[in-house]
Amino acid sequence: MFQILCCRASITAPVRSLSLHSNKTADIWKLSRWYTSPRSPAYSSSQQPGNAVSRIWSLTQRAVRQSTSRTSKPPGVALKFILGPAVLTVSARLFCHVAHCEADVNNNTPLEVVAKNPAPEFKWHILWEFVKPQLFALLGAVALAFGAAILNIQIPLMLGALVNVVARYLREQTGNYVHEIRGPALKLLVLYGIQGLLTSGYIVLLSRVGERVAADMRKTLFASLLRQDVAFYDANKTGQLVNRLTADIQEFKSSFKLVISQGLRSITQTIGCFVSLYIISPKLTGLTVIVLPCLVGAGALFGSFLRKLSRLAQEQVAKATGVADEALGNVRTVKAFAMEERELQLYAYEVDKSCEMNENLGSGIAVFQGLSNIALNCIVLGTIFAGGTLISSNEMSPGDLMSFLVASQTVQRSLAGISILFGQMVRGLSSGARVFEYLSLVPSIPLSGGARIPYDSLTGRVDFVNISFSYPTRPGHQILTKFNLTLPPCKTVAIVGESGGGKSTVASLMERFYDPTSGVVMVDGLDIRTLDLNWLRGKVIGYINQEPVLFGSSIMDNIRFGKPGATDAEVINAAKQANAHLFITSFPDGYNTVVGERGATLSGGQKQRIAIARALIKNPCILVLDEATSALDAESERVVQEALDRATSGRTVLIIAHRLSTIQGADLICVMSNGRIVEAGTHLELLGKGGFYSDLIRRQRAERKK
Ligand SMILES: Nc1ncnc2c1ncn2[C@@H]1O[C@H](COP(=O)(O)OP(=O)(O)OP(=O)(O)O)[C@@H](O)[C@H]1O
Repeated sequence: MFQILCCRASITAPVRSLSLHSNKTADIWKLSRWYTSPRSPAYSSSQQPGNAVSRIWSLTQRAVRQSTSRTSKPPGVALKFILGPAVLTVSARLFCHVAHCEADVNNNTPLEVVAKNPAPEFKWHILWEFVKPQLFALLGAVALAFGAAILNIQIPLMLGALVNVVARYLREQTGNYVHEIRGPALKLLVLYGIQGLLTSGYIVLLSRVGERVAADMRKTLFASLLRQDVAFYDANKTGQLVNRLTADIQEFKSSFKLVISQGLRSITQTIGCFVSLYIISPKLTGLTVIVLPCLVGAGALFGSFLRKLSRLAQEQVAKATGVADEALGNVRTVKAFAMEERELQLYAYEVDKSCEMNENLGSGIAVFQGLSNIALNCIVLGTIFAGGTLISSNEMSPGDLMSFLVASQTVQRSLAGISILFGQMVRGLSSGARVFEYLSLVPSIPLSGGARIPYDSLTGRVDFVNISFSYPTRPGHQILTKFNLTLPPCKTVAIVGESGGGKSTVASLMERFYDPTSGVVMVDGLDIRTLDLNWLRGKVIGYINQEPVLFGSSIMDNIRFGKPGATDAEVINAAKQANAHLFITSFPDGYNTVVGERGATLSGGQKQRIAIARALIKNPCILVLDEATSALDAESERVVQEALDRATSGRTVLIIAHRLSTIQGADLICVMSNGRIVEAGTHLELLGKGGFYSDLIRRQRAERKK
């Protein structure tokens, strides 16, 4: 709708600037100046420069948000630099309303997606599920928008009647002007009032429907994304997924609203006003029918060129933002290598390029605007000229000409609106299709359903039987081949071995992040594929990995993440078991200390101990420690190891270890190479064998000495 508002502003501007001084035509012109006063609240705002600027500003912000979310960049960083170009970009969209939509469609589709996947299909039945709960409000909005459009067709005719009264009075100077004008003027006023009410009404209803549909979509999509298995996240970039939740739904919502309000309005008005034009003057209508399509065609060509420029400029801005994002996101590395100057140069190069492209775009817009102003002025001039000729031969009244002018401008606006609408509709459909694609995606590993073993009878024995496995993203690359291993209840088994040998993969299979290609993982003799995954992950297995990820909330909340209903006392108890209580209580805010994004305000050892507390609070029967201490320095390792020793007693434990010093007390140590266990035994047994394990120990000692 904003495009239309501005479109109207650009059409009425030349009308105001014309000055004609001939006889009846001059009278008409004076009245046409008066006509340009606001007709409805929706239109009036566009005519005030302040409002137009604020609309452009809000669109700019939207464009900035979209641009930043598409590239997954922090808006704060991007805002400063995108702002200028975005104004131009938005301006281009505002003024190139007759352009084809192709360029924009591409613009809204992440390039990787286009390259890899065929475009997803738009599924109308899914849309219907979201729209159904809002059906009454939607029908109400459609009815009100339709009513407003019908009134918009009536207004030119009413204006014509009004002009006829004024023109007659100017010509004849007889009768009571106020008395004669009062009737049509009051009718027009009432019409304006009703139209204003209808317009406000449908905007309110439509924005309610749009927002609710979008909110429902966001919640459903987020739930669907959370349900997907880990393989899905291996194959899809998080940025793209977030993009679907934000930019795609935003785009779909805008299109949805625009298509209903603008579509209905533009089509009704175009048809209605064409009928009015024909009734007023078939001759003038014939002229308009010849001229308008030529202008619209020329505008479409120029517009598509400008859109292309705009898209390239937007991509360049995103590129510049990407450089800034990477530098600021890795600021420690940049500083550590004293690369500030180089990063600045890289950024300046990209910004200068985007500045140049946006300047070109600005010049293009300027030329386009200038030409379209001339064209539109000429249309008005031509209409008045031809109409004046018809008036002088008494084939038309001044009021008819006034009605014709207003109705023809309504047609122009509506046609422009329809052309925007097609572009917006295609964008909306492809955004919607991208959202729906993941809504209907069924995870290959269902989160719920399946058996639960009563806690009292759960022993915690785990068996890997004849497991072969390759990751779904690399099906040809076999990671585990006929892998067999048993974790006896309440015993600690460690897996060591060369990097890339498949140790962490074993832990992932146990968590059922993936299913084996063949073979079976069993808990207490039951295939884990038959067990309830929520129960298995939530209650049975505790998982601690090398880089614990904390949420940006309080320490209390982070530990409670392991058991959502846990009391404060349970949280504190888990923290004590994890050797974390002392350092937590030394913070001024204690357990309420907010740990910053991904736990940035804590040391590695502190984060790890909170992660241990988070795993322990659910009192898991089986514990998986995937290199839990390998990222720590010696002192942190000692404290964390103490916590782990305490945490592992009485549980079945699988330790994936790099540092062999931490697993010497394990009941069984397995050495893995190329997806198989090549050696197994206790520390002393393996040392005695003098095989892979003792070789590893020797190598690690030698490395430490260096
Ligand atoms: N998500 C994944 N998708 C595809 N391949 C993967 C994935 N994760 C790991 N791999 C590959 O699987 C192989 C085994 O990886 P894994 O992480 O299990 O080894 P690792 O023994 O734990 O190594 P490290 O000691 O270095 O952590 C490697 O070749 C790795 O590139």
